[in-house]
Amino acid sequence: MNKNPSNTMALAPNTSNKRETVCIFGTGDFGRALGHKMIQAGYPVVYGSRSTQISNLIPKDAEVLGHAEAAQKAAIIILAIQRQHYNFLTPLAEVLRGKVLVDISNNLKLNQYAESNAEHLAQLLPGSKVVKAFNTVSAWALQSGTLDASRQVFVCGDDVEAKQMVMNIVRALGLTPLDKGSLLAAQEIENYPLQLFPMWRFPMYLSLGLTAFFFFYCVALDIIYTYIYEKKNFSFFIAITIPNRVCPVMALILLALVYLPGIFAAIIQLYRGTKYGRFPDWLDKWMLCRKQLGLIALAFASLHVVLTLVSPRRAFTKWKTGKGIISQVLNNKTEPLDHTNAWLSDSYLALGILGFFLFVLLGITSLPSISNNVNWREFRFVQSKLGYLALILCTAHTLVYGGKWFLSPSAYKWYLPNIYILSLIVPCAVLVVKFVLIFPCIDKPLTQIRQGWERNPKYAKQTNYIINKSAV
Ligand SMILES: NC(=O)C1=CN([C@@H]2O[C@H](COP(=O)(O)OP(=O)(O)OC[C@H]3O[C@@H](n4cnc5c(N)ncnc54)[C@H](OP(=O)(O)O)[C@@H]3O)[C@@H](O)[C@H]2O)C=CC1
Ligand SMILES: [Fe+3]
Repeated sequence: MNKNPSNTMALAPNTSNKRETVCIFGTGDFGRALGHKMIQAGYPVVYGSRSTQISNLIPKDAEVLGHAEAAQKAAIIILAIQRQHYNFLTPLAEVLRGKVLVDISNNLKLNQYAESNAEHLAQLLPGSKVVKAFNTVSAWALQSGTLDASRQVFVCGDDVEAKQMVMNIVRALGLTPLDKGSLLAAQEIENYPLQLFPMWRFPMYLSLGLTAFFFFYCVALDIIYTYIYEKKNFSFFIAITIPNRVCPVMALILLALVYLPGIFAAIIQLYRGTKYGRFPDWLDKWMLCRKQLGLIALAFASLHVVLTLVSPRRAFTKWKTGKGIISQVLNNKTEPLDHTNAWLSDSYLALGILGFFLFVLLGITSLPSISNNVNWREFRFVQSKLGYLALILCTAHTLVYGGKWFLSPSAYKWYLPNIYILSLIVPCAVLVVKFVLIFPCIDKPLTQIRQGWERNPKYAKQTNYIINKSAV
């Protein structure tokens, strides 16, 4: 029921060039910043405030009125007020009936209240149409115009028309709305600004943990062991030699970890005989942060490249080369070129360069500006086919580099294998399962499952899919 006829008029689509008036409750930091931006975009702005005195901080073209008066002037009311003050809106329920209320509020803690702020508002004012938006944009960024990092505005709400009106405003302000669905999504949107790089957390902790492990592993085997058994002090290895072992190892393992969850997923789908079942939580989370794992792997690979390129400038390298020349001079013997060695060293460098090139290509195509411009088949081709090729090349690079002494006793100290041997376990396992098991043997049934051909009668019943036994 709409008691206020002007509401219906204001809610009708605006076909003229003139923008409709927007009301903002609250003249605090966010209210002022948003009002400022709206006036720039051509919206008449009217503030609803407890005090109608105009301070010089308020945008000068805006009007400031009491809450009820201000609300009557607009179909959309943006609440730039903290949730704990929402109770003052209850007496205004009649004025706000049928209007679009935009909840922009954030909390101080994750899941601070049982229901999201927007749902709380909708319960307080059931006659209004609540839309959640703008909470991920900062007042400072709005005012200073430095919105490069966060142009995206998450929007959700139960009323499609109201949501559309808010999304139009978002677009008019030069921002990009992202429809997150019904008001049920508000909790997630409210938690978003409280999380620091949510998708990066697991990949970051994992890489930090693995890096620390491999670093101390190398310190123990390359510095402490040599010091104890050979009485040689190689402590300067900490600066470049060891990082240049840890970085390629990390790049290789993390790249393999990007493809490992896909293998688990394939095994689970094959085992269940359907794709209509949820993956376990850990696998779901792992699948979601593959891009971040890949980007961290790329960072390690880039560091490995730089650390390798500085090698000729190192005193240790110069000393080793000089020592070789002097020993040849002293023995009056010129060593012939070892062709096997020449082949090996050129091959591992070539494999490394190619692998790194593909790695960079994977990184570039994962950037939103690029991935938005390719269709999903192209994206899958690059991320899956070229990704596996990069993994093969990088694994081959490590194998050719270290393979010749993997079997020699010098690769094992204190019965522990060399770090390169360790680094090959996961990538080799991924490649073997993928190319020996999945690819030649079970790719066909797997593809059929992924296209919705049911092999499991239980799920087939649920999803109304026809079991096509003859095809499997
Ligand atoms: N600041 C930011 O960068 C961002 C803020 N937000 C959200 O925006 C909302 C406002 O934040 P911000 O502007 O920084 O906060 P401020 O404290 O600067 O402003 C809040 C405003 O709310 C009004 N208000 C305060 N108490 C009451 C009350 N008891 N009854 C009615 N109105 C009251 C006041 O307006 P008046 O005096 O005019 O009545 C006050 O200026 C918060 O929910 C916040 O989470 C969201 C994203 C970013
Ligand atoms: Fe290398």
